[in-house]
Amino acid sequence: MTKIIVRGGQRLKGTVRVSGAKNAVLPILAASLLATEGDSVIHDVPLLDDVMTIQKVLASLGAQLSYNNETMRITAQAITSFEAPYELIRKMRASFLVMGPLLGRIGKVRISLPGGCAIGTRPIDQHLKGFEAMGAEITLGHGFIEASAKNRLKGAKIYLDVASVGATENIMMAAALADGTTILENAAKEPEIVDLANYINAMGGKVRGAGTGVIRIEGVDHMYGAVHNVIPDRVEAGTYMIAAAITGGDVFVEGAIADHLTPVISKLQEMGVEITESDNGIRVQAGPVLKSVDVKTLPHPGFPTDMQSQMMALLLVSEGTSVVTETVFENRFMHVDEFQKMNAQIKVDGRTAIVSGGLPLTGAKVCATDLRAGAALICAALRADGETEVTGLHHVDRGYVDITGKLASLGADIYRVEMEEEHAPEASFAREAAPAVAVSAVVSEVEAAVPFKREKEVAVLKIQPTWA
Ligand SMILES: CC(=O)N[C@H]1[C@@H](OP(=O)(O)OP(=O)(O)OC[C@H]2O[C@@H](n3ccc(=O)[nH]c3=O)[C@H](O)[C@@H]2O)O[C@H](CO)[C@@H](O)[C@@H]1O
Ligand SMILES: C=C(OP(=O)(O)O)C(=O)O
Repeated sequence: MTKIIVRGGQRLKGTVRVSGAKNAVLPILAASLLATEGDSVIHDVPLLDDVMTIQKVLASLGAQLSYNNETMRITAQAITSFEAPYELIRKMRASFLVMGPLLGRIGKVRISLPGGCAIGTRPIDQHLKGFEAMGAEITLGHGFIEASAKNRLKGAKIYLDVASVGATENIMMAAALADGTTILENAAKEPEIVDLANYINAMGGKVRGAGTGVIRIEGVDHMYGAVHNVIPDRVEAGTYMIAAAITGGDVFVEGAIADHLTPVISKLQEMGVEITESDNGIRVQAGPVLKSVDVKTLPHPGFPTDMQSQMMALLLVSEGTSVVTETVFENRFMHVDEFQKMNAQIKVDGRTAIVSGGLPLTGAKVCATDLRAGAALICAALRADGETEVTGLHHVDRGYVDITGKLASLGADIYRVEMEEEHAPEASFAREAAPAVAVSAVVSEVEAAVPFKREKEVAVLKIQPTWA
């Protein structure tokens, strides 16, 4: 069984570099499908399982991709399939983001209902509502969605009932190649939406207002490949800020953008953590005593749900009682049972958790129930007495580049144990402190799994838009 072993008690010190944002790079790679000419070159692409998954999805649709040294090159001139493979879509919710670009570009798509972290029911009604408003016909059955547009999608006025990140992204991408202007109201405002809009605009698209509640997308006839740098991962940055604070450490989180982390910074300051913002990162200095605070998750610019479990780990070691309210997902307290194995006292009532802080955490065998829960358990383990063994690492590998290597470089007593028998093809590559050679090994493994269509073949198989 693959596991991370942590012996708590080390005070973290030093500098940790933040990787490119998972939640920005996934829609950006999906948006590359919109380019009918030219290559896209995306820099700061983190080596994550989710990135490998979207890479396979794009390759299965006809895109040609190569990855080296955190740069992904994508050619999507020929789309050769409109069907996204079930095996890939079920693994990761963000793979559903190919629906918008495919509908916008070729007017046809067949895709299974998406998978992803088990943190709630996670419907996709708002995505579909947007596509239908733009003229797509949608049918659902046997776990699949089929959508087609007889004519090019038409710009529309769309009001989202919930400010969904994924729906905002999917609709933005579909609308980029639509006929006319789409006005998206109650849009999500996350920094990843802005990053996607910047990339779409660099590709020749016309998106205005990203980062506000109303986004205007003027459809264009053609889009082309573009060069883009992905924003730093604010959730990864926030996780290292918590890791620093929970150990009473002094850590510079290099690359972290303070504007993207305002609610996390504010809560840490309320707890008594010293935060110094600078142009190239954030310094976190913490003393041994922290004050309890209440936390309520909300869409951006509120406190991010993706930081809720890590913040709960920190509240466990602060003085007093804290109330954590999760308003974004209805089932995102699965980490509570695991924390309790480490001597935590938490009571959950619906979407509220009452955290009694100040009790000593003790090492235990725990399992990551989702991506951020895994990171939170590692944070708690850094402070706990004795040894903690964290399993369920396939979740953590979806979203953190070399978490053990990065924490070890800050002085944590942490290592990863890879067991031979669990090495399924997709999880087999050496992720921790992967040298350049391992990166190319990963890429060739992906290429072997998804053979690229060569140019000649592409010319034969190329799918024309439904209205061509
Ligand atoms: C790859 C990615 O970027 N993932 C992030 C994205 O997920 P994701 O895009 O899936 O999250 P959404 O913003 O869509 O979900 C927010 C809420 O809206 C609801 N909803 C969503 C769509 C829909 O059609 N109908 C509906 O009711 C969801 O059930 C949830 O309660 O934003 C979440 C909220 O910040 C983050 O936790 C995820 O890390
Ligand atoms: C919930 C997350 O990811 P996803 O939406 O891909 O499941 C996350 O990044 O914390």
